[in-house]
Amino acid sequence: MLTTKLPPFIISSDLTEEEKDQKYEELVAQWVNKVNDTLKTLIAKIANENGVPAQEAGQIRVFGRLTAPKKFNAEMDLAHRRIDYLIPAELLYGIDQQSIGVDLQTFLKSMKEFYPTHKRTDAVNAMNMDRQEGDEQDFKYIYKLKKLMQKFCTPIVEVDEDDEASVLAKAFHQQKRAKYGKGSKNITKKLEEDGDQLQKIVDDKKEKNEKKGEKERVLKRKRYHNFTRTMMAHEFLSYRRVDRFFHRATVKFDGDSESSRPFVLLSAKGDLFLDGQVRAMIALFVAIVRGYVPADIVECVFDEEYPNLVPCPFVPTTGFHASEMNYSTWEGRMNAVLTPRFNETWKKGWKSVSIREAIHEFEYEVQKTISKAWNTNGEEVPLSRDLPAVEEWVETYLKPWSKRANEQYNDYCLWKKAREEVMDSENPDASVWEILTPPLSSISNEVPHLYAKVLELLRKADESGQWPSTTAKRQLVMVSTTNNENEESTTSKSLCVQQLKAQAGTFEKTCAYSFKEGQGGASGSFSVGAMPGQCDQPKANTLFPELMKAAFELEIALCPNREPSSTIAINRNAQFRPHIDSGAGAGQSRSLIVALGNYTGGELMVEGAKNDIRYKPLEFNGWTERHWVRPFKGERYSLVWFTPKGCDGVHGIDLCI
Ligand SMILES: O=C(O)CCC(=O)C(=O)O
Ligand SMILES: [Fe+2]
Repeated sequence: MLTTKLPPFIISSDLTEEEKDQKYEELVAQWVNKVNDTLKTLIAKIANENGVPAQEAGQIRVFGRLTAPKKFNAEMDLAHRRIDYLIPAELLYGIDQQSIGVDLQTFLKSMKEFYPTHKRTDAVNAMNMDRQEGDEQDFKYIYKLKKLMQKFCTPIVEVDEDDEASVLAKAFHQQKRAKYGKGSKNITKKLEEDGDQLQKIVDDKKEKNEKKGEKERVLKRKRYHNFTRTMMAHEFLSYRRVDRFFHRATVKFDGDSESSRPFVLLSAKGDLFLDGQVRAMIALFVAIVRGYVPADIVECVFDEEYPNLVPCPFVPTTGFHASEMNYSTWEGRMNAVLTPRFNETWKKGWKSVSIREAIHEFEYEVQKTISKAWNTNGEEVPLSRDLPAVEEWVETYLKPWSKRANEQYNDYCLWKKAREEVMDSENPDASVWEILTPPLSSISNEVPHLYAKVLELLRKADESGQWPSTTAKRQLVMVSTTNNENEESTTSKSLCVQQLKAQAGTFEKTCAYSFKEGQGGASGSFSVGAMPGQCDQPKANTLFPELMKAAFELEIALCPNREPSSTIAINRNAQFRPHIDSGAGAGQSRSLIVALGNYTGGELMVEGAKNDIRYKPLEFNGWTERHWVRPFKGERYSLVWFTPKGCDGVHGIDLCI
């Protein structure tokens, strides 16, 4: 909350309307100045307290005020937003140029300046002018980048009646319009009469369109879970809309001179972006343009069927600055321009030339500050070289990431090829992995001495029929197979369909998979040891005391220097989807994991890196690093030793009898 002292907004009723307006303007101007002063001091103070250098502290500026109705919610009522990043243009110096012998300096010099303006046509004109000047190569290049950027967006496609997901998406959209949109009253009435049937709306609309000879079109959302660290594929929110991803401007801050370094402004438009999403889109784009990963990796990143996570890299936060908010619905209701621009329809709001100019000036000022921030040591760097901050990010972050991403991409190609081969089989999903996973005969059944006792006790626990059921929360992140082959699965296989059904309120779930307790095929997961605070202590402590003791002893034998853990997760034939472990870790917060049994495949993936953990223990941070298990053949047990927050200093071995 920002508070600042100001005289009250009192306007005498004796004034004429014109004088009242003038007085109001004066008061607003005073208010604006005062708020901006307070913001400046406050940001400087916060930056100082956090050790952030002044030029990197960020800026917020207020340009005016408008009274909104109480119901207005700036976050919830947003129609769409634009996010901007300013990056040094050399990040787009790609293999294409290198292959035709253009060096970095020539590339940077050839980049023509164009600015974004409030009138979009200006920007378009600027680009058109460039084209007329006729640098064929340059134009081709920009066009190619544009095509690539489009692949990151959500397309509008014709509704495919055989595709349940797009039919539902259309129905959902129409239902929403029926509630809030144009001509909504009639449709809402109809809905009330007919009941809330999604399919009905689709059918009616389809009939109408067929008469008109038109095809239905629908926005095809995609999953952006690979572009964030905080959302997994199975969570509804990972389905997002990205309307545009584009090159908005090329700017040179030292004038358009020979030695002036160009910066490129990249923008993304959508309704709601996931944490880090745009930074990841830009970083992946850069990695492709620079030729570190193939362009087809975009297909892999968005492939709904591919069960692996493909973590995307992130660009440094340096370039992130302004974004534009669009409240189209509220502009009508408030009779005001809420997104600064030229407009003749609405009476009030951010439409005056002076406000628009002030905003553009501020935008330019901010971008200039950012261009300086990219040049970390402030020294003049010749155009034949990358800025040091760029070089560092590329060498220490982007290239190592690309190495792993290429491995994942190759894996994707193998998977895709195998899938094509088994397309017509009864259960293509399972058959793909049947092909990709080595046969059981390829491994030795020998059990290393250290593990023999634990494995024997695990098998005994399995045979006892008392293997505890998995908690619902854990089941969400496990690939499920139903025990009973004849049992009809109640959930659709497609995450997208699940997502849409839930969104439309057909059933209430926060996640695309649902399980009954004890479902999940032959797989299962439970814990032994200590649980923090009020949680019930694991039943398995008393159910399998011998196994518990042997398992805690195994940790000490495997890692004598590791502080003994308080708790162990014990998994049987569990193929985990990408997840992070729930809760938080205590102390060193690294979990120890190892797998046992006669199986092939089943590697543990950690942030895209493949780890064979069969009788090979591995330490990793399960609370921050996303991890999952690749499909496997055979019998696979895994033990995860960890100490959750609240169990600090507790050693599970001390709880054993
Ligand atoms: O079985 C594995 O390899 C992974 C286990 C895991 O991630 C977990 O128990 O949370
Ligand atoms: Fe885990």
